Amino acid sequence: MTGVTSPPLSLEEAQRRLMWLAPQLPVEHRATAECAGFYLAHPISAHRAQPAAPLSAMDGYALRAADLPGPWTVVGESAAGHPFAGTVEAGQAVRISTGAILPAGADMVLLQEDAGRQHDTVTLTGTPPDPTGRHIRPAGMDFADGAPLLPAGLRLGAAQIALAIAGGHQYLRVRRPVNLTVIDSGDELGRPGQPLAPHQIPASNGPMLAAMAATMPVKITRIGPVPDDLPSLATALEAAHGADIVVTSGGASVGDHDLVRPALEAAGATIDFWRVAIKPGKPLLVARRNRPNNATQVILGLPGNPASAFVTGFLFLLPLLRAALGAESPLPRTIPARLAHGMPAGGSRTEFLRAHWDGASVSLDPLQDSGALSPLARANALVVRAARAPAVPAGTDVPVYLLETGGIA
Ligand SMILES: Nc1nc2c(c(=O)[nH]1)N[C@H]1C(S)=C(S)[C@@H](COP(=O)(O)OP(=O)(O)OC[C@H]3O[C@@H](n4cnc5c(N)ncnc54)[C@H](O)[C@@H]3O)O[C@H]1N2
Ligand code: MOO
Repeated sequence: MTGVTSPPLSLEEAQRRLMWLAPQLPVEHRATAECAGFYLAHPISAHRAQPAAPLSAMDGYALRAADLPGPWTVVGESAAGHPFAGTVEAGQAVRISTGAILPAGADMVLLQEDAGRQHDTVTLTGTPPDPTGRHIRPAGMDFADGAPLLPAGLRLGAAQIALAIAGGHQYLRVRRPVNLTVIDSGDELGRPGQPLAPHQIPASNGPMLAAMAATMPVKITRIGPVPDDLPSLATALEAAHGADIVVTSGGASVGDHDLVRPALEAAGATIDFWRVAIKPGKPLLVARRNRPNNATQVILGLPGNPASAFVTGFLFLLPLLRAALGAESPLPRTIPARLAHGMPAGGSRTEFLRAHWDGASVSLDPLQDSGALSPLARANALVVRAARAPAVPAGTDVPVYLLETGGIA
């Protein structure tokens, strides 16, 4: 373990260690349409070609380019789902609609806008006609039968689900949802709906962390607020025994009432590391303990200050959940963004400054106190300021995590 006297870890080292600890959840078959937000456990290939036969991309007439400039006799129709059964012969045309199979014998589609029709006769009106093949989607244009479709570790969003379905996959192999327990702890925390005395505040970290995790396939159990005493924390940790991952907030620092670390040790957990050189979020604690089924439970002790809990939730909890779900790239990624104003020099820790990005430039919130929630609620970005970074002028590109996308590019 990184002990109480050890210096805080760097962000990179702490994230590396945590990713290594991520539980490997069992793989299950899940209906593809129910897989949004899951990560593919195995690569998939196409079980069919798309399209399976050449299709028209436009409404018009299927005919033979050699017969240009026409006229043609319409001998039938090919509609989407209703192919033309015959073959297009010299001088013949088949009425065709978008998505319909190009009939045998035809090698071009004359656009409806470039054609005149009188009874069964079609004439060319457009000049010049579009090149042969222009409005035809060849068989296998999107993917050939057997072609690789999606790699393992990829997050399944709307387009990936559509592609898997089109490729003939009714079921996909993904890791099962994570069982996550979220614990609020602190004597000052009121219960939801309870009238609050001035020494009390509503427990907002638990709902916030649950909302962050709820963007992923996670089954969430919430416990607390738990009082700051060892027996109460022991009861809460016992209740959380079945979870894959436990996240606490508060009680992670060095005060007399910061009991998460001793409570974890009393519950038989091994502390992997404590404290990371980041601001906010320094007192982050990572531990693990064995579960009855021999799997390992990972426990994240996040600092109690709301901005600290959010930033460590973003930098550690969400990546841990992604890694457990089988993500190929679980860590968030920054993009460069132009500063709207100058930024002072950094301190001894890497900082994550609440900021707003308007699509052109990024502005830091004037209130950066880690106890404040309003700047967090206004922010859609975190600006990263490296430890001991020099002051920089307006217009400088700085690394930024975009919060709306979870920092996943
Ligand atoms: N002497 C030192 N004091 C502190 C240090 C230090 O190194 N030396 N570190 C500071 C830093 S940095 C942080 S961050 C905080 C973290 O403290 P804890 O994790 O022990 O959190 P608490 O003291 O329990 O609470 C801090 C703050 O957050 C509020 N809180 C806690 N839980 C919740 C919740 N579920 N919902 C909403 N708000 C919550 C709590 O009321 C406090 O205001 O320690 C510094 N101190
Ligand atoms: O590191 Mo603490 O999280 O600043 O307030």
